[in-house]
Amino acid sequence: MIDTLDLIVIGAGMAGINAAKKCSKAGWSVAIVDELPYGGTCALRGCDPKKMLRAGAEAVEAAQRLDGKGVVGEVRIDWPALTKHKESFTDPVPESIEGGLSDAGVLCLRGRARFIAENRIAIDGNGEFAFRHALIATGAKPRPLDFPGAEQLIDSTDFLNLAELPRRIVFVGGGYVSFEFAHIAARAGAQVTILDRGSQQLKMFDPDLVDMLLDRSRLAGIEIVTEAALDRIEGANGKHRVAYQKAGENHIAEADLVVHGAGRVPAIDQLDFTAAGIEIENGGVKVTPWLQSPSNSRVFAAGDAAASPGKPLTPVAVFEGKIAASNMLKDKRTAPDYIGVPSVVFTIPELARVGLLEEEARERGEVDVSFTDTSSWFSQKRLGESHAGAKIIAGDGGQILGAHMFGPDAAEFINIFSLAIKLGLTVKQVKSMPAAYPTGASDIGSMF
Ligand SMILES: Cc1cc2nc3c(=O)[nH]c(=O)nc-3n(C[C@H](O)[C@H](O)[C@H](O)COP(=O)(O)OP(=O)(O)OC[C@H]3O[C@@H](n4cnc5c(N)ncnc54)[C@H](O)[C@@H]3O)c2cc1C
Ligand SMILES: NC(=O)c1ccc[n+]([C@@H]2O[C@H](COP(=O)([O-])OP(=O)(O)OC[C@H]3O[C@@H](n4cnc5c(N)ncnc54)[C@H](O)[C@@H]3O)[C@@H](O)[C@H]2O)c1
Repeated sequence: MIDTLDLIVIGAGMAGINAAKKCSKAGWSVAIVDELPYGGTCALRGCDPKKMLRAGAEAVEAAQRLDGKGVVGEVRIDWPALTKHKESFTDPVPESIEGGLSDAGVLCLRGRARFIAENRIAIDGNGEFAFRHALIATGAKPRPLDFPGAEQLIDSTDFLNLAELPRRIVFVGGGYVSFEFAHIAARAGAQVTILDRGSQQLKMFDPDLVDMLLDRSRLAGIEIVTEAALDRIEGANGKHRVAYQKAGENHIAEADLVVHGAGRVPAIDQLDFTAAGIEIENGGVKVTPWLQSPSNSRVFAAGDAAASPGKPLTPVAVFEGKIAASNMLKDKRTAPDYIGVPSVVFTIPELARVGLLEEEARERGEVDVSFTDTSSWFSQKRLGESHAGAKIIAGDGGQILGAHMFGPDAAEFINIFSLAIKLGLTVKQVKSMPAAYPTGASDIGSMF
């Protein structure tokens, strides 16, 4: 048992790490705890390992696109070797993160944490701690599904750790996880099906560009079944039969692997909020605009676990963690600014957005929308890419309100629009940007 800590952080992911370091550097006594190796979802089970695997898929895709255009010979993925490539990044992460926290003076603990009173916490294997402040940064977990056979699904973490890639893969749900993994698996030679219950997929993104992505995904060999109502999963031991209904008819998709891509929910059910008087909202930790629990003022929340207006994305977890820390340290009420946070679906090519959707912008008043099919432009022709597009939305005075892109490098140049929206730039100002030529960004001026 140690004296009362100034801050205990639950969860060593992006939100928790940033907050713990900031408060410790300011002179507070800080402990952080995680039940898993340090690093959280993004570095160990999400963004980074996914993009390491995607590098192999990009190489295959590039060779296939230029087949007959000067590139000859089959390029294929060696899955176990690609997995080692991924591990060359992920394996050193926990030690490096823990080292950085210890160097900053943070006490690093391992175990599952739960509240036992308004100002006390118990950590498996570590005893009990009293705190002046606690930050809940426990992230999210796959949404529990209750159809018969749901226990046969593997989750995104299991997928990223597969030793071998099975031949026939069904993804349940048509969101970020399914599209990104489906694009990798298809380039690795798997026969891939996405079953989504909705009529429109990836609702966070521009529907015209999502249509392009669906077309492009089918061209890559991915079968996409929309409005599929899942009944059950039968079978076992790598031989599954996924039963679903579409338009009143029964269907079966045979698979060697079925993957959960049907959403994630805040990981807070183990924390015993009743003991600490912490309220829940929309499945996450209820917070004020400045990320404090309204029912227990010692407690703050950030990242995927918080029911804040921020989307469950890494950049949001990072800045919410920092702002929660600053509000605790200075006893302030600063609300995060969520404007200009971009989001990308890392398919090949990728789909990106920042700012308002066309529908949201139109609801607010007069807007100018430029939608361009850029598939015939030099940037795509050079790569042999058949699908690309952009939609830029400007307000009455020319101020950029939203930018939506599908195509090679969309994930990189959406950041330019993020800055433009954050700084309140107009179309005229962005068009005046001199861009190196020939780069993807040099196309931006022609997208308006
Ligand atoms: C497959 C996948 C790909 C993704 N790709 C992207 C991407 O490309 N770009 C992007 O912006 N976002 C991406 N995301 C989302 C992003 O990873 C998350 O938004 C971000 O990691 C959330 O950070 P966090 O700090 O809130 O939580 P996390 O990083 O999830 O950290 C929470 C930590 O808390 C620990 N914990 C939970 N409960 C307890 C407990 N009771 N006691 C002790 N420890 C506990 C967990 O073990 C975990 O390590 C992806 C997510 C997934 C699943
Ligand atoms: N590139 C990125 O930034 C990235 C990548 C992966 C995950 N993430 C984060 O993780 C979160 C979760 O991602 P996700 O892909 O699991 O969820 P998602 O919320 O993006 O999509 C889930 C999809 O599954 C469908 N669905 C739900 N239940 C279903 C069922 N029973 N049968 C068929 N379809 C069903 C939904 O209609 C929806 O289309 C995202 O919201 C995102 O914030 C981000």
